[in-house]
Amino acid sequence: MVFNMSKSEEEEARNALVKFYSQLSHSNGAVDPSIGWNMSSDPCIGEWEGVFCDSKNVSVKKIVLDGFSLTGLLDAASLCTPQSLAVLSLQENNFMGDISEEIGNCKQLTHLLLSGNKLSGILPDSLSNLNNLKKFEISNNSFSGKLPNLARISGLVSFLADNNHFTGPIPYFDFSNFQLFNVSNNNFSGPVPNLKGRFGLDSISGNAELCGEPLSNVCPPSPSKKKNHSIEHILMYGGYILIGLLLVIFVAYKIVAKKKHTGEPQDNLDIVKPKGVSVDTSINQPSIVSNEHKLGASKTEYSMNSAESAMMSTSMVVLSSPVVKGMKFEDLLKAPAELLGRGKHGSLYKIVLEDGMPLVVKRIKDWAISGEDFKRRMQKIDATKHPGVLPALAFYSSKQEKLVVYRFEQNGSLLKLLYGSQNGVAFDWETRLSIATKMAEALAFMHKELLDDGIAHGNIKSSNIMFNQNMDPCISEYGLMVLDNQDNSTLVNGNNGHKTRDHAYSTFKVDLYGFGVILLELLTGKLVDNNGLDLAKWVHSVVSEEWTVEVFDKNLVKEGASEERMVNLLQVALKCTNASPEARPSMNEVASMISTIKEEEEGSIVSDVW
Ligand SMILES: Nc1ncnc2c1ncn2[C@@H]1O[C@H](COP(=O)(O)OP(=O)(O)OP(=O)(O)O)[C@@H](O)[C@H]1O
Repeated sequence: MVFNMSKSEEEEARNALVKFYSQLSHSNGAVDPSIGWNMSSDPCIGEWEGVFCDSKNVSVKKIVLDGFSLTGLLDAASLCTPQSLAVLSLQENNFMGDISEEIGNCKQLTHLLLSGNKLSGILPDSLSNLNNLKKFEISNNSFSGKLPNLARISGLVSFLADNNHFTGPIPYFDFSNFQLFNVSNNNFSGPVPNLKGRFGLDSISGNAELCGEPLSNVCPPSPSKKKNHSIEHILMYGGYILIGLLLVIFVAYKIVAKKKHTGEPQDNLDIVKPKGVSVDTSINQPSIVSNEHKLGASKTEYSMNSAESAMMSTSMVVLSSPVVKGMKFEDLLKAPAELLGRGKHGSLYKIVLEDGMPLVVKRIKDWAISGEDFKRRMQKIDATKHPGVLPALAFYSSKQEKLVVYRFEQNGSLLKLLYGSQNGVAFDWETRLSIATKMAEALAFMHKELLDDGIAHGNIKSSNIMFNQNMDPCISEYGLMVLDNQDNSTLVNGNNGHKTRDHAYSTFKVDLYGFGVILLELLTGKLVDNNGLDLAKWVHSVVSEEWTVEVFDKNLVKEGASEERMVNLLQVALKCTNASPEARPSMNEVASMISTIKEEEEGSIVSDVW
């Protein structure tokens, strides 16, 4: 994330770059002083060769030192200190050693071009966190080992890694958007990915252990299938044995209980029948004993008795995430909980598990959805993974309430960041555009995948955009809000009383509205009121008076952000917040409009160099 740099940060960035350069030598001997990289000048104003800055000459955007005959280590820790760096091009030099984990600090990197050096070692996993990366080129080096999961970088369009010593499988890139791809002359193995007809055999040749179409090598049958099969059998028979045992224990228990309490009403026994949540007695509900209503108290605790505990562990569903592998519902209930907020439809608690892991639990009350439908819904959402969407880790359902567990994101929400900007900690145009682009892509993906199931987000707003540990934005609480008629008529004009299908459709259009409001917040630096109407109304009225420029955040104007691109983004926001839901575009259209604006922005940066 690029916040406007303070003086000390500028100094730190300059120190780091000088350090990086001082460790190098020219092929003719020491570093070349004429290149101008020294502490007595400024990288942006002092004409450091190969360094390019933003339009205000404040932050370093590009370092291009191709063919400078430089020898030495690629000190990523120093190079990535100016976190604004978008282009790093050190091709055709004599850089040695490996790329260290710190390359992951170069969050804004769009171009990492290192072909034609003497680099070696295994690529660090942190490379796969460079979500802005478009071009990654490392041909003609001596890298080895398996590639990190580069396929998760959705915007990657160029990957050149030919003439190295890589092993293992080729990642499953989405080749439909790729412009350049070459991994020839390595030691890759396993099946050839579907190149979507975009690249020929020459892009994969020289890897003797690759197999499958279009190569003549046929892939051997996968042993994992066989293994899975036997695991399935073990699980199945294990399950039968377990059920049998439970039945025996249950029958024995009933016989003993009957003997002990002859004459006691049968109802009491029903309470401990393992019917889970379907038994509608108060003892089957997770009682969250809260003292939040007490003056000044912000802590809450969950409590339960042993019968509840037994039933809850069976009704808790832990999803596929390895983060909470083996977590039991009791672990949640035991943990002290702190109320983080209470919205119209539920409350959010922070809890800390015994091993110190912080989680949040969303508690939704009185949601008229059956346990089965809720389960199906949560599983559908879980199966639709996107790096820009915070996955649920587990969920629980009873008649009165639903609980959903997420990772605790300590870097806070977009709302907090916007508040921060009002307190003087501004964040720049490029960062805001990048947040808008990533959120639009994530939401468009979710809408596309979940359209048929009618599962929209339902409550898109800046407090539901969280920043993960890499400061990448991600949408939280996807699909936890099904609008009631009142919400619907507030946000979706003219759509009262429509039937279920229309209702689902409207929820998608409500997401568009919510997303449009977020764009307005990013552009104006102003916050919406609770129902999100005022900001949109205000912007629409100012624009209709042809005072468009007046709406923009003064910090963006001061920074010299492109007015043309801000106006373009404002047009998108206005389309999304159109009072008529039918007139709002689809999320897919929005994502492509914003991506065009982002490309224009990047084009303006890169065109300074090439
Ligand atoms: N996974 C998370 N980690 C850390 N903080 C979170 C997480 N999810 C939400 N929060 C923050 O906790 C606070 C309370 O969240 P909550 O969802 O109750 O608020 P809300 O978004 O205003 O309400 P609602 O979503 O019910 O309309 C918000 O400031 C939100 O940004």
